[in-house]
Amino acid sequence: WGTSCSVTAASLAPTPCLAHGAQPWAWLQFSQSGQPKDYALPNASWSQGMLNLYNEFVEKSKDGTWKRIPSYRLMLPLLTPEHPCPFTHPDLMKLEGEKMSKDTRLFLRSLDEEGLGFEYVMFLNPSEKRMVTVYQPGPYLEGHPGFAHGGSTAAIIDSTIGGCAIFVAGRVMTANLSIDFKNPIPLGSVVLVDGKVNRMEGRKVFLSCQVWSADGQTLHAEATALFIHKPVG
Ligand SMILES: CCCCCCCCCCCC(=O)SCCNC(=O)CCNC(=O)[C@H](O)C(C)(C)COP(=O)(O)OP(=O)(O)OC[C@H]1O[C@@H](n2cnc3c(N)ncnc32)[C@H](O)[C@@H]1OP(=O)(O)O
Repeated sequence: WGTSCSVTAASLAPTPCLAHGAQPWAWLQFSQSGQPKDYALPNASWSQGMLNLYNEFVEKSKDGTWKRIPSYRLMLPLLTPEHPCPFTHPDLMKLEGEKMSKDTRLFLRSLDEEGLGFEYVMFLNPSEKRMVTVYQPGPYLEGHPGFAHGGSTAAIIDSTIGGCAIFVAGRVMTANLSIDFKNPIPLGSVVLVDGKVNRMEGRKVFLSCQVWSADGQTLHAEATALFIHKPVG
């Protein structure tokens, strides 16, 4: 785990890794194939609009320009080309005893039932240092009646640009996130969270992000952010 985290197809592909023992990770959900459950794949709660955008980016991924980011209940920064499987990464093994309990989950993957909370899939464009998230907020994210809570919007923005910064710079933490909320996001609608790295200065990673309706007609929010590189240890 260094100051950079290069992206390869191998690092992003689901990796069979349960040979190392599923027991410590039994709190994760596993699919019938024995792989850790990848939540960034279509499920029955996804609307047609969500599927359409997903399929659009899957199509764009065929030439390697974009890459779908698998999503588990663990944080992805522990995936690297050297350790494509989160279950075998030494940092995780260390953290497992110290910080992680069987009760912890990645915030955006905290609900068991499909469609109630954050339904999303991220696509990375490494050459543009850009991450887009196709996102459908569910009914448990309500703020004003019928609309997504601003905190949930902040969370999906933070995770989108956080994920982007991680792929570009390595392990980072959010130092500052500034959001202008322009138009409320209806629950159950589909939006595109479009974030990118603008520049890097030493340990500082500066990003921006816009949240658009699926038809591109409504700007829901725009944000700027500063992430700081923090090497493990
Ligand atoms: C893909 C799947 C994804 C899946 C999803 C995964 C993505 C998850 C993303 C979630 C990310 C989070 O929510 S992270 C959780 C929320 N964030 C936190 O809890 C961070 C708490 N804050 C901290 O730990 C710390 O303050 C840090 C790490 C931000 C910085 O501390 P530090 O490492 O000691 O660095 P420090 O010397 O203070 O600052 C370094 C430089 O940055 C500047 N700096 C520091 N903070 C600020 C600031 N707020 N605004 C301006 N500038 C700042 C300093 O002036 C300095 O500049 P100069 O003097 O060098 O010029």
